Amino acid sequence: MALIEVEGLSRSFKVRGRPDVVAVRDLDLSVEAGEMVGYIGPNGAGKSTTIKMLTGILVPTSGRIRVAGVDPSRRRTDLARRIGVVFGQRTTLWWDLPLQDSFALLQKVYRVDPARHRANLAEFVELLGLGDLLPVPVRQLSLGQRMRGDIAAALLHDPELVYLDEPTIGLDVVSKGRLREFLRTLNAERGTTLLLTTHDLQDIEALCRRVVVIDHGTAVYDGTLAGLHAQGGSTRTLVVDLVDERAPIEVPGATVRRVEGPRQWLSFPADASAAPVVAAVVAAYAVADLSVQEPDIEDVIRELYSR
Ligand SMILES: Nc1ncnc2c1ncn2[C@@H]1O[C@H](COP(=O)(O)OP(=O)(O)OP(=O)(O)O)[C@@H](O)[C@H]1O
Repeated sequence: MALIEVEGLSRSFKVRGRPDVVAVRDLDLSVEAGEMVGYIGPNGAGKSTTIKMLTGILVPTSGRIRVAGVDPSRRRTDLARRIGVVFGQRTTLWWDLPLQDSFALLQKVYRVDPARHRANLAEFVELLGLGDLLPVPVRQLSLGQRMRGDIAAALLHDPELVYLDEPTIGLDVVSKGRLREFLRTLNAERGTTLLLTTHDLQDIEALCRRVVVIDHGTAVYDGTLAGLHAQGGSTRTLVVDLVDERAPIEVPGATVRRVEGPRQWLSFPADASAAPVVAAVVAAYAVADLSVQEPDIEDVIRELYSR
């Protein structure tokens, strides 16, 4: 049996003076143990509502959910011992307490075996670089430090399934990289199942072989990221700063979209390598600088619909 099984799931909200808002509509989803799935969609698509139903905080209007074989809203407390939740935008740590006190409290809350707690804590402190931060009150931590603390907190009770809602939001490139590396290790070494919502396509690229796109509460795509790019025909952009102003340059495999002084923007398929395009530009023109821009999730989804 799959770890997450959702069939015909719907949830609407009553709003005064307006028709009901249908946040999730007839959603089917099945996730096997050990998968890392990216759950993406535009703002208001229904991602948070789905995750709240999966954790049991919200009761569905209709449909069926099983997480680890149980109905989350009926068995919320039991399930809490088996899942972890990380919200990028808010902390589950105690704001005024040193980080280490939050960890100690969580051991009591989840009644984690003390030896197991010590072993997990030692491992996460090491992998997430939390050593110096343990005595620091959470409110004094930077966003990236707090995020690492939150991730450790969500994992101390050995959950087999972890929901991560925008875990890299607001982090710098180095912190994002470290966090992705940590999540990859967690999945590879412990087999922890991860369901990740994000607006950062690079999170998906680094972590998720499978992407589920939700829009208006319904899954509109379920497959690989490469497949999503191919289906949406999405493009990456090569920004070229030429030494001189020129008419649009000619480069095999790429198309000039915009010219502004010596700068030109070329688009090429997102699933193709940038290397041959860069090589062709450099071989034929005098170039001062180059950079590649990735499409963002909203672009990819927009392109999925414009087909
Ligand atoms: N408690 C509520 N009452 C009324 N409407 C709600 C409530 N919660 C969510 N909604 C509506 O349901 C829809 C889906 O919201 P949800 O928060 O699940 O989207 P999301 O995909 O998580 O969006 P974002 O990426 O912006 O976080 C939105 O139209 C939202 O306004």
